[in-house]
Amino acid sequence: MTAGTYPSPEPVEDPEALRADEAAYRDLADAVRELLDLTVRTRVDQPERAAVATEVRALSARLSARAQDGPLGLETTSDGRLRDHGNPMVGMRNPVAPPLTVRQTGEGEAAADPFVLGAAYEGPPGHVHGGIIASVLDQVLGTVPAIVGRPGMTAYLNLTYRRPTPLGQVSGRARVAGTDGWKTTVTGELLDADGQVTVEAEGLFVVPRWARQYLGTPTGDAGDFEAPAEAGPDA
Ligand SMILES: CCCCCCCC/C=C\CCCCCCCC(=O)SCCNC(=O)CCNC(=O)[C@H](O)C(C)(C)COP(=O)(O)OP(=O)(O)OC[C@H]1O[C@@H](n2cnc3c(N)ncnc32)[C@H](O)[C@@H]1OP(=O)(O)O
Repeated sequence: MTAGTYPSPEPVEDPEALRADEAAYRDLADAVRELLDLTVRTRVDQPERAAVATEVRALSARLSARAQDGPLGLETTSDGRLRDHGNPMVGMRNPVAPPLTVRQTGEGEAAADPFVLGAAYEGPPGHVHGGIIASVLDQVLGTVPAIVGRPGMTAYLNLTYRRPTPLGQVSGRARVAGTDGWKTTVTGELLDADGQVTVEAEGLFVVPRWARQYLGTPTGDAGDFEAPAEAGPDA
């Protein structure tokens, strides 16, 4: 286990039960995401907003009846599958996540399927906040080192905002630009609904020294972290 990686407190042996359990988490996050969007956009009158706030607090109290104190970390299921459910970009339990679905699209390549950034992600009027774009691209680019077996932390992420990104449907893509020991350089882009590149990115992802000893441990579907044959300098 790496730091921040914990066995699930609720191991699920039965795949059917696991699917149902995850679907219920996803549905809750979807519902809260809708609430979040409407909280930004609502024009109902003040007493109605106050009444809704009271109801929402009551719902929070129900969820707090059983909640863990800290963050989720990287849980694994009993079959070793990673569950980064809290991640603010892809996490299935996180209503802040748009959410992104990042898939491997080829050798050393990944893409985020088209997804929608609405009113809650607005920066310049009608357009996506630049910091949100950075988060999206960090996630899309950061997936690439993981799929090539070197899951790393972001050492730097350089962005070039070519044109404003309208709110609405966007997508992303990334690929390996170079590798050097435990370091992977990745380039990528954010695209608007017309498929036009709005932002270009280059990032360096480094397997931290503390994590290198764990890379021989397969950890499941977020990338097979088997140590590559030509292991890095400190292997
Ligand atoms: C990896 C853990 C495994 C867990 C499983 C993960 C599953 C992942 C699955 C799916 C991925 C999804 C995607 C996620 C996306 C989001 C990612 C984030 O948000 S990460 C949070 C933000 N980033 C930080 O907080 C980093 C803070 N910085 C650090 O912790 C260190 O500085 C770190 C790890 C980057 C390097 O530290 P050192 O102590 O391990 O190693 P040193 O020796 O300092 O650097 C190693 C090499 O990298 C170069 N380097 C480091 N930083 C550099 C920089 N900024 N520019 C250029 N080179 C740099 C150095 O010069 C050195 O190069 P030379 O080996 O000598 O050739």
